[in-house]
Amino acid sequence: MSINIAITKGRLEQETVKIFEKAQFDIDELKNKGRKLIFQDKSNLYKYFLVKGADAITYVEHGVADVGIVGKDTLIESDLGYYELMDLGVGRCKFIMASLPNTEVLNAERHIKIGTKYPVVAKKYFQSKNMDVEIIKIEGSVELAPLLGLCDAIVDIMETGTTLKENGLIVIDEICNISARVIVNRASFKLKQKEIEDFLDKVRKVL
Ligand SMILES: Nc1ncnc2c1ncn2[C@@H]1O[C@H](COP(=O)(O)OP(=O)(O)OP(=O)(O)O)[C@@H](O)[C@H]1O
Ligand SMILES: O=P(O)(O)OC[C@H]1O[C@H](OP(=O)(O)OP(=O)(O)O)[C@H](O)[C@@H]1O
Repeated sequence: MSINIAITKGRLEQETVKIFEKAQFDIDELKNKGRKLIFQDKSNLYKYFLVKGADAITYVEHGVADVGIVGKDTLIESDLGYYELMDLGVGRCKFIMASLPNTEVLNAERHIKIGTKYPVVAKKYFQSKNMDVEIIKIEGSVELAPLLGLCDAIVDIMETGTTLKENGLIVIDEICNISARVIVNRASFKLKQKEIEDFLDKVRKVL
């Protein structure tokens, strides 16, 4: 039986291609893909398709994909039903809380607004600090929001720290580490156990 693999497109796609190449999967078509979104491996063992991270989780949940490659950030944000079976150790970054210097956020007595692409993560984080904050959902360029006064601080991903630095923001707190994970549909893990374990073994060997 072949395995359907949902790969998060963008940064994680590039890292996944490198790993799959080392594992000697047939990914030539995926490497030179143009605008195509679905690829069949010549061996017929694997079928790959490219989607946004949150959609990769949806495809895995519904069993349309047996396996998904998704960032831990996206997994924490939409914690649903699947098995998380492997840390690929790529796509490493951190969730951080950041603001302009001299902004009181933690311990502030006033009404605090937080801009973020990750409302669930931000809410959980401030709940753990016993703080009731207003969350403002932003789709991208999150670092801009405190500069323009939309919010007091942001919860976002930091990799090199360049985006924060170039926009004059500082890290107030590190929330947790992030990396790409392999998730598996629960029913597929039973029905295609051998195929999925073979896939995981091949990947594990090259990490
Ligand atoms: N510097 C980084 N910024 C954002 N995500 C990163 C970074 N480094 C690794 N990642 C991981 O890559 C995943 C995909 O991020 P990417 O920016 O490619 O897509 P995206 O967040 O959906 O952005 P877009 O909406 O621009 O496609 C993230 O979920 C995260 O796990
Ligand atoms: O610490 P750095 O290495 O600078 O990386 C962090 C930046 O990368 C991501 O943005 P992305 O490039 O995905 O663009 P976006 O703002 O449109 O989400 C993230 O949201 C930060 O803005």
